[in-house]
Amino acid sequence: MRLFAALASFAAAWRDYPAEVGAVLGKRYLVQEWLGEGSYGLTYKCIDQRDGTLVAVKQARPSKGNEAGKMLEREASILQSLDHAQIPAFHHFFTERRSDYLVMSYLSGDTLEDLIFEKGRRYAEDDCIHMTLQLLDIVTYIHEKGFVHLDLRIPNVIFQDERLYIIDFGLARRVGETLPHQPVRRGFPHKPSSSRPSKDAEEQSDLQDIGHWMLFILYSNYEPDPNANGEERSWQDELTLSDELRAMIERLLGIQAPYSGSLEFFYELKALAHRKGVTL
Ligand SMILES: Nc1ncnc2c1ncn2[C@@H]1O[C@H](COP(=O)(O)OP(=O)(O)OP(=O)(O)O)[C@@H](O)[C@H]1O
Repeated sequence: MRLFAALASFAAAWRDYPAEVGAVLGKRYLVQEWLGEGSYGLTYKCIDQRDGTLVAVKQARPSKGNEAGKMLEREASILQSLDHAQIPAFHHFFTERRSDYLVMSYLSGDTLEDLIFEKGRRYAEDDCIHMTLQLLDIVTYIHEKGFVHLDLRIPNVIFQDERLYIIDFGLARRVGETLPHQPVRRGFPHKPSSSRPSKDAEEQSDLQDIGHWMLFILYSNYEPDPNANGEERSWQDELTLSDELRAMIERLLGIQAPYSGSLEFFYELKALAHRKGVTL
């Protein structure tokens, strides 16, 4: 049995071996760099040889068969329904040698995960408010269009010239759509799926993710107390926050009465930014 599992995993790794730098995908996209891989896709930075633009090309993981292809098709269709300067623009969808590919605009810059964990950036409460308002500007647009992102985590937010962009719509759904299952996220801690309030795609899910997203930002500035003798404390005790922001995060996480939607939170946070003199 163990031999069979080892052979199966070897076969999957062989099928999912990424395209080499210099390869041309879809007779058009010259691979410059392999950007990384997710559960269902492999992503490359490419040059579109027709006009010289940089694009991100996401290939459905061959070892995941039809399921990965269908997920990529859905991601492509959602990107086609959205038109926002801070969301990757849909360019093209094609199939080559039984693999599906989604081509979208390439965003250079650092993910928030890289900024915090590799570059050691620290963010104070006012920075967090400023960044969350930028995020909400995009999220309220996505919600108004009738979609939810469902994967708002720090690796899926990119900063380019201090401007925030949201990537990876691989798990996004129409509001109200029934979710098949909550996949286990790889590579980064995420809240357990049991804390999700419902099995239908809804704005509350994104709001809860934003609450966790804000805590990651705020913890970048946290210095553990050297006299704490290993006692576990809640984020409310560990982080020094204004009462208003603490209450907002508690509403996002469902500890206090939740917001009716992203717009209500957006207006409340904007009012707090105004009172605190945070420049937008
Ligand atoms: N439009 C884009 N522009 C620039 N980089 C991108 C773009 N889309 C994805 N990437 C980068 O490509 C890499 C792989 O992304 P991808 O969405 O395939 O997987 P993931 O986010 O790591 O995992 P999962 O899809 O399971 O959440 C990541 O480093 C991501 O930052």
